[in-house]
Amino acid sequence: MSSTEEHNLLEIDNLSVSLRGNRILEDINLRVKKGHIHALTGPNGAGKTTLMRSVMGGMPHKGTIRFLFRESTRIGYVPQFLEFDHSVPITVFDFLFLMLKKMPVFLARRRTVRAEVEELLTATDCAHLIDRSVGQLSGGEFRRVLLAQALSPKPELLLLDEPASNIDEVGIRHFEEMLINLRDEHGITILMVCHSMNMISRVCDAVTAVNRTIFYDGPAKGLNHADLLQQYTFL
Ligand SMILES: Nc1ncnc2c1ncn2[C@@H]1O[C@H](COP(=O)(O)OP(=O)(O)OP(=O)(O)O)[C@@H](O)[C@H]1O
Repeated sequence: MSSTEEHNLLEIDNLSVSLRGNRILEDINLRVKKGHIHALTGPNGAGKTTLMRSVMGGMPHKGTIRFLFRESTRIGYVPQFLEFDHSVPITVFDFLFLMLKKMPVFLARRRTVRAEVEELLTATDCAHLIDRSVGQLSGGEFRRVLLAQALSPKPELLLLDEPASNIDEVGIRHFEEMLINLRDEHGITILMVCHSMNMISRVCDAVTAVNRTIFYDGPAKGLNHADLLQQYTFL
């Protein structure tokens, strides 16, 4: 865990979400501490993405969601899926340029922006992809590029929805180091949906398990995986 002050960055009280008459989330009370990597886990269809979307402000809900940001007000987000037309002839540099500057590439000083883009890609361990065509990236490579995009401007809270889902075992270890680096060196608090109990044990400070309601909320260290997984089927 980082040495940053441990105040709550996000406080959720009595959150409930209904979609098309179905209660997806009920009575969710959650605290995410600044400087933590906090995992959200639970079975498929449990409401994790719905909870992330609620935090992003994109979901009608009951209850309160409070951000206690002290440095910036920015939230970075990398979704679980992103529809992208792979036939569009655009490089990673141009893609990030458009996302970050929101102006045509030919209008800006490319050299200055290139250094900025390189720095972001370095933070997500994929600077070598800068001149590659986005359409030719693998799923895992594309996620790293999306993560780089979510880091500018620097967010106080980073929301990641299953960030490691397309990454191979070696890549996962790099990815975990990158998350720890974002927390410890950049002071970014991370709330991420994660199905891997091993990854949660290795990198997370806290974990909340959800299946419509919360059935575990506590430290990631010492978590009994078998007990937790057993509860998946009983809810
Ligand atoms: N727009 C919607 N309208 C109606 N039902 C929805 C909508 N979005 C999600 N749901 C339903 O809400 C439930 C929770 O979905 P959600 O995507 O939040 O689960 P999840 O925990 O992220 O699942 P997974 O681990 O499979 O990604 C599912 O039963 C899903 O079908």
